[in-house]
Amino acid sequence: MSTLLTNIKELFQVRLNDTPALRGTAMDEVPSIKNAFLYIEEGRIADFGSMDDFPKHPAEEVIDCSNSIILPGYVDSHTHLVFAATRESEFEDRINGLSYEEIAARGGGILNSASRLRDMDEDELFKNSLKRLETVLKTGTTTIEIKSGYGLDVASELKMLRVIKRLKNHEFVGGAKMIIKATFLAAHAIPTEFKNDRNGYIDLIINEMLPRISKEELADFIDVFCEKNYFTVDEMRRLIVAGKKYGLQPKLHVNQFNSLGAVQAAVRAGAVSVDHLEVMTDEDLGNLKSSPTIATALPSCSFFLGLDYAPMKKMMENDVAVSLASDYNPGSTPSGNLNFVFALACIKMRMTPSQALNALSINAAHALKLGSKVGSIQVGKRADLLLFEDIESLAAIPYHFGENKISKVMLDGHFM
Ligand SMILES: N=CN[C@@H](CCC(=O)O)C(=O)O
Ligand SMILES: [Zn+2]
Repeated sequence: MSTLLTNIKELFQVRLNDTPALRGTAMDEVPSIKNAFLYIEEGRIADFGSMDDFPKHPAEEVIDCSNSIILPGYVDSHTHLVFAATRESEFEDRINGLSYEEIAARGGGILNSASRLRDMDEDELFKNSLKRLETVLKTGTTTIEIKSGYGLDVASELKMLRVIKRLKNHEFVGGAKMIIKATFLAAHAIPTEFKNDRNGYIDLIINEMLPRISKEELADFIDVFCEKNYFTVDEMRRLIVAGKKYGLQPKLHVNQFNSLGAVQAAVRAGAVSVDHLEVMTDEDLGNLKSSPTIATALPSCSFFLGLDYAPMKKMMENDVAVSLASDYNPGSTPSGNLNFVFALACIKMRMTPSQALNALSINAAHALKLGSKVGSIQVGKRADLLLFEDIESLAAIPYHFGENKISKVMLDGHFM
């Protein structure tokens, strides 16, 4: 199958070669071509350029895009999209004055989600997770990471990861599949049955869950929620070492409410990314400076919980490679809409539209070790594209916050 898109008003994020994670002033620019063409063969970008040098590719399908700007699909590198139930009652509790931490201390929060998930069978969990996946695809997410972490026992963590595997294999229109990466996050909270034996739970993760997950090839990364009342820095280190034995690279929840030294430990362990970072000390910043670990901010979580926003400007000024993700989950971020993340990044974190797009595309791809597959318009990369009709500039996307301006999504060469 071949498709030719012609007369594209502006084609953004065009790159000739693989690009390392962008940092510093390299974040300021998104290369683009006005009045462009884009040629797609078998789901891959085969050629692109200016209509002035149009090579007249013979294509089965030719589409005039004179009214559209085109971007590569968004990459969401941090979600908890597989869950059993929403948590509106906690939302109301917070409106009435309780904090996220207070709700968790009363048995709500992650433990609430775990008890609902344990009761749901795999097929139903798959069905309702697929609905959410279809929704985020419509709002432009074409590559996604999904975590376990609401099972907290062997059977339920495996159930979550099997659902993620089924989502990976799900065929959308034309047989197109989304690129999905799975992260094992059993260290998300200490389950009630282990509340007086945290070491017993960590042993269970290491000795029982990890070997089974590895045998069934259910995960790509390992994650730990390193936070007061959850997991300590030492426990995180132990889990990282255990995960690496099974080939799982760490992507970690750190500095959401407290700076505990987790950033330094994560960078030293070679973490692919550190995520959240609402609370950052100068020392944390110094540890991330020029390191290969990507700093992922989750502004929708700050918005929903009323937390500080991760200091993206400061991090960019310090040559930290930054990315943006949704954190879609039922407790702290019940939205997987990356257009809203785009808007918050600009409005609340003072990122320019170009910086925010780089953080949602190339750098987000690097936060999933997918820098050579997705995240830019480059020959050989997946034809995962977003078409925006009737807007004139990149800035119009975050400017129209709360709206989905995407008119068409192409996944693996197929229009959805
Ligand atoms: N902070 C830890 N995990 C999730 C929230 C989990 C929940 O509240 O269900 C997050 O990234 O925000
Ligand atoms: Zn999260």
